[in-house]
Amino acid sequence: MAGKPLDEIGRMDMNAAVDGLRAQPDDERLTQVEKPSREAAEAAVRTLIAWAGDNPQREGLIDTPGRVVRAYEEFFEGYNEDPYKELTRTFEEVEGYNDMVMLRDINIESHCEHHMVAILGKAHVAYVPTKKVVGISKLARVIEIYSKRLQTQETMTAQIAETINAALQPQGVAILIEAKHQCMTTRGIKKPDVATITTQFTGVFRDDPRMESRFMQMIRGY
Ligand SMILES: Nc1nc2c(ncn2[C@@H]2O[C@H](COP(=O)(O)OP(=O)(O)OP(=O)(O)O)[C@@H](O)[C@H]2O)c(=O)[nH]1
Ligand SMILES: [Zn+2]
Repeated sequence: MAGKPLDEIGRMDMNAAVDGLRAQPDDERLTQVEKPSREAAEAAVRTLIAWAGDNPQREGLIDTPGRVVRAYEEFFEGYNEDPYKELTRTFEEVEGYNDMVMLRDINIESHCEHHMVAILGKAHVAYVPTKKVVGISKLARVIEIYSKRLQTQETMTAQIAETINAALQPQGVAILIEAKHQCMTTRGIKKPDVATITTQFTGVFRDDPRMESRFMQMIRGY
């Protein structure tokens, strides 16, 4: 391969000064890592390009590390946000409503923590309020924050249910995520049609089979 040797192109320096935002303390595992500098992140992308077999210095690729690092800021912006904060503004004056509130077909774009490739799918989430009702967009925001991290589908599902449950203390929370993992569809076992489905139920959805089946039925279109 033409051009400079790899170690002149750039070395990953994990001890580089912290640059930018740190993870929020909603998960203590995240705060244990210092963020490398943007330069170190770009150098790592050059390493991966060379590992793929191409020349990071050729014209078409010269700006790619910067683009990839900016794309990572979007893919993983959930590390900079606190999902609990989204649920602090609640309304207590919803008169006479005592049934499930459901958001169906929320798009999910996440990345699997094993291969760092896309997980694409949909989430359906419902809760039965006690007193506190939250702005409906805030539920989608919680899902967005957890999905814009490196995830397993099970962890993401549990985190979303747990956060809504803890913040709103509702009668129950139900969540179902159906998603395709590109690590299974485009590589490895290569099963393009497989959807992975995860669910988590708390409170009335866990204890009352009729609530669980109403939730499942409403997902399919009541
Ligand atoms: N439980 C779970 N597994 C996942 C998720 N995303 C990816 N995986 C799996 O993580 C596993 C990682 O297995 P390894 O054997 O360590 O990695 P690998 O050699 O790349 O595995 P293959 O994908 O089978 O080629 C694979 O079985 C993936 O399908 C997820 O959200 N939840
Ligand atoms: Zn994977």
